[in-house]
Amino acid sequence: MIDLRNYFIMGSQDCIGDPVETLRQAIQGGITCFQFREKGEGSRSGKRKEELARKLQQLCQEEDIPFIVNDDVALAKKLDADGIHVGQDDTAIETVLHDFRQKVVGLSTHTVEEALLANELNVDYIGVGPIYGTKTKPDAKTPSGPERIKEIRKVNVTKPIVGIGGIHIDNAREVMEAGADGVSYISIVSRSETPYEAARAMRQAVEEEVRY
Ligand SMILES: Cc1ncc(COP(=O)(O)OP(=O)(O)O)c(N)n1
Ligand SMILES: Cc1ncsc1CCOP(=O)(O)O
Ligand SMILES: [Mg+2]
Repeated sequence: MIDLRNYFIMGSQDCIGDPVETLRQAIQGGITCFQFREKGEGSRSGKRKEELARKLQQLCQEEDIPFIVNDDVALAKKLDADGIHVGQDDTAIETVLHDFRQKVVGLSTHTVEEALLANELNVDYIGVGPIYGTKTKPDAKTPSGPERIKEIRKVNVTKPIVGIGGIHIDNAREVMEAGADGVSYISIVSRSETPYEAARAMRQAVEEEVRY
């Protein structure tokens, strides 16, 4: 079972430093899984995207961190990635589940209804968000607050949940307390001058909660 507690997501467009170095530091800081999300303004495509993906995958393999690809089914297959994450408007989840039977499959949800439907599928986890406001994803929906995770748990959704969107050191705990199994985050680490310290602080914020 994949450890979702500290789920770092990143593409080169999110980084203020070198992406490979950013991920290296994030891993040292204690992230538990990684999603390669190369999309949006300034992102790489084609061969350059694949080359970067391979370097990041290699780092993950060396450190035993699951390497999940966002959206790009063809790339995930080509690299034999550990898993794929898709949203409601991406490749149909039924197709993804069929093509990635032995892999980790994550699905984004925003509403209680979407989470209930996802709960009936063979997905490994669901992403719930955006929880808070975010500048990282321009087309993100209206933030729901951690209450959305509580609502989803109240209707007996039992799948592992990761919260996403605007999560940082001071609000990670309330996301976990709402019923999440982990937090996913981009800018708090990718836009930090010190990714190692940022990842370490996120790990501590989540672990503190887990001890209670
Ligand atoms: C863990 C996790 N949760 C949610 C998302 C968002 O996916 P999606 O809605 O498809 O948006 P994009 O990330 O593709 O822009 C995610 N990537 N990861
Ligand atoms: C990919 C994604 N999906 C919902 S919000 C979001 C962006 C999260 O980025 P950040 O952690 O920087 O707010
Ligand atoms: Mg998507």
